[in-house]
Formats: sequence, structure tokens, C-alpha cells
Amino acid sequence: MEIFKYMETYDYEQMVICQDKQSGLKAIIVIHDTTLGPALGGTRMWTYKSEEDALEDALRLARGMTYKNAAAGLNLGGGKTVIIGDPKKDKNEEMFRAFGRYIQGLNGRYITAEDVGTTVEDMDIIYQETPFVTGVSPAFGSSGNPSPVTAYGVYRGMKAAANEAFGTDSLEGKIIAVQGVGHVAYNLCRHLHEEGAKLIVTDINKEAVDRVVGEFGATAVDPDEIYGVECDIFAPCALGAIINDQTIGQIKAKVIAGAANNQLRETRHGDAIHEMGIVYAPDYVINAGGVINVADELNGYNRDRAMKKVETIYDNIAKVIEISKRDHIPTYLAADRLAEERIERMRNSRSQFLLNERHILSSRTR
Ligand SMILES: NC(=O)C1=CN([C@@H]2O[C@H](COP(=O)(O)OP(=O)(O)OC[C@H]3O[C@@H](n4cnc5c(N)ncnc54)[C@H](O)[C@@H]3O)[C@@H](O)[C@H]2O)C=CC1
Ligand SMILES: CC(C)CC(=O)C(=O)O
Repeated sequence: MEIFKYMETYDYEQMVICQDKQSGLKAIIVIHDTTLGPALGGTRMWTYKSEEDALEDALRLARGMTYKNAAAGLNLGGGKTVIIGDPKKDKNEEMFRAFGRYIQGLNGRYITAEDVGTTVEDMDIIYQETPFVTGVSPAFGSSGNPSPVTAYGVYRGMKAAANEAFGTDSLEGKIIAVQGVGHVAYNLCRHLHEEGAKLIVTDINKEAVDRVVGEFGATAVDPDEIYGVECDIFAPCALGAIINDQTIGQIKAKVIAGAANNQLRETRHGDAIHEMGIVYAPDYVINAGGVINVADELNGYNRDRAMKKVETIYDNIAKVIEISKRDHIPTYLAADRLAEERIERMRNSRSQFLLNERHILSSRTR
């Protein structure tokens, strides 16, 4: 990859490559855009096939956070970290302490949280080195694991998308195919089961599948079968790029609404599902519940206030669908428009210099 060319094309601000020999830390922090505020986005730990794959993932995820935070109405920019390694085997305390020091070195330009492969316990270790971490344990006055809140936001957004496709937002009796039943989707399945939906699930982790089959009466299928099952709604809740040339032709659902980041392999796949008449709830709009929840920590965490904001995901999905219909564009483009317009408005409204008490000059002029 030609890094500077890529960064210039999508207007990235900064990338930090972190290496700590003692702990084995190999991390890439990417800050995409801080127009709206400091970049907030989680840390993913994953066994990438190559450094190139890790870099690409970090870049795509960081940019996604800029759009997610903007569309959710947060005063935060977008960033993300990937740590190269197996979260089941390669983690140690020194690794997250070392990583925390790298975050501290960015002096608040980047704030982290959980993502795939990292946990509240990891955030607690990072917190020993820096305050620029969220999703820390409630024992520290923080919000803890964001996944149940992400799941609630996805559930609300799915109802808004269902309202468009089926003329009612009730999910009772709807057949919902869920890909990946990890931290977010387990909680999503609970909400869907409570509302009377019928679940078809898959995961590469058998234990995770057995749990939702046992607790929610879900039907299990093999990972490759999930795309083609007869269902009303498809909920991708594993990893990204699963809406692609191989899968699109198999999809029978009228709605795609799930938690996974970067669901479209390429934007043309968003055009294709739009042409097929599928109501697609853009990933970064529907899965913003977690970041909304952890962002509230920056004001002193208040669960009621955070949950009230998570409720707005229903309205945000409805708004994106409305723009899509009004402007005859796919929903992924309508969401991009919403986010980009907000960033542009805020960029312009900051055109005048004001001495801020946090600005370094203020201490010199006192
Ligand atoms: N945890 C959160 O609060 C948020 C998560 N997300 C996104 O939602 C997705 C899920 O996140 P989590 O539940 O936290 O992660 P997780 O790691 O707990 O769950 C993902 C599940 O997908 C399964 N999986 C992986 N590859 C698969 C495949 N090919 N077929 C079937 N299953 C597969 C894994 O075994 C795992 O059980 C990720 O894309 C994440 O970036 C987005 C916003 C917030
Ligand atoms: C897991 C969230 C707290 C933040 C994030 O990185 C995301 O929404 O993808």
C-alpha cells in the first residue's frame, strides 16, 4: 500500500506504529479526523494474515469512527487501533500498560475503548497509564462493557428499518438470521427473542452457538449457510466485508441490519443491495450505541443520559431512510451525506480563533 497516497485520498491525520519488544506489543493507532473533537474508537486485537491486512483494517475502521461519531451527533472525531496478535494467547499485562503509554503520548488526541478481542479488564490496565480510555470498569465510575448497549442500539435501529420494509416495527414472528453470536449479538438475540422473533444463528465458536440455541431456542446453521437462509432480516454481527460479490446473490432478506463494522466490501455492494430493494441500515449508524455509551464517560458517566441518546438510533436510521428515498440514493450514501454535512458545518463554524482555557497560550498570557 502507498500509505501517504491512501491517507491523502481519504484525508487521514495521523498514524502511530507502536512496538514494545518486552511485551510483544505491535499496534497501529490511526487518527482519521478530529474536526469534531478528539478521536474516539476502540482497540481491536486480531490475528491478521499480514501487516498489510492489519494496516488496512485500522485505516478503514478509523475512518468509519469519524462517520459514526458524526452521524450519532457526538462531538468526537474518529480513530481506531489494531493490535496484531491472538487475544486468546498473546495478551499480557505489560502489553496493555505499554499501549496505554503510547495513548498517553498522544495527549488526548485519541481515546480508546473495547472492540473485538479486547475487554473491560484490558481497558482497566490501560487506565493505569492514561485517562484517555473509556469502557473502563464501573468500579472506577465508568460505563464498563459497551456490547449490551451496542446491542440495544442495533435492536432499535433494526425496528426502524423493519418499519420501512414491512410497514410495522414489530419484530414478532419475524425470522432473523444472525451471523456471529459474540458479545453484541448474544444481547441482540435476547432482545429479539423477548419480542417474539424466530432466530437462525451461526458462529465459528460452537459454545457461543450452543448458548443462544439453549437460551433463546435459535436454530443453528453452518457459517457458509447463513447468507442463503429464508429469513426476513439478516443481521451481520461478526466481522466486516461480508456483503460482497460472493454473498449478495444468496441473500433473501428484505432488511440488512446488524452490528458489524464495515459490512460492505466496496461501496458498489451498497448500490447493488439498494437496487435489489433491500433496506440496508448503514453499519456505523445502527451500531453507534457502544460509542455513545462510552463517550458519556467523558462528561462523568450517567446511564440514563447515555441510554436516552442510544434511543435516537431509531430516529437516525429513519432519517437516513428518508434521505435515501427523497434523494433516490442508497442508504449508505445518505448516511455518509449526513455525517459529512455535520463535519463540514462544524469545520466552518470554527473559523474564528478564540482563546480557550485549555489552549497553551492561555497559561502564557495569565
Ligand atoms: N462490542 C461493541 O460494542 C461493538 C462492536 N461492533 C462490531 O460488531 C461486531 C461484533 O462485535 P463483538 O460482538 O464485540 O465481537 P465478538 O468477538 O464478541 O463477536 C464476534 C463473533 O463473530 C464470530 N465470528 C467471527 N468470524 C465469523 C464467521 N466467519 N462466521 C461466523 N461467526 C464468526 C466470532 O466467533 C465471535 O463469536 C464487530 O464487527 C465489531 O467491530 C461495533 C460497534 C460496537
Ligand atoms: C466499541 C465502541 C465502544 C467503539 C468502537 O470502536 C466502535 O463503535 O466500533
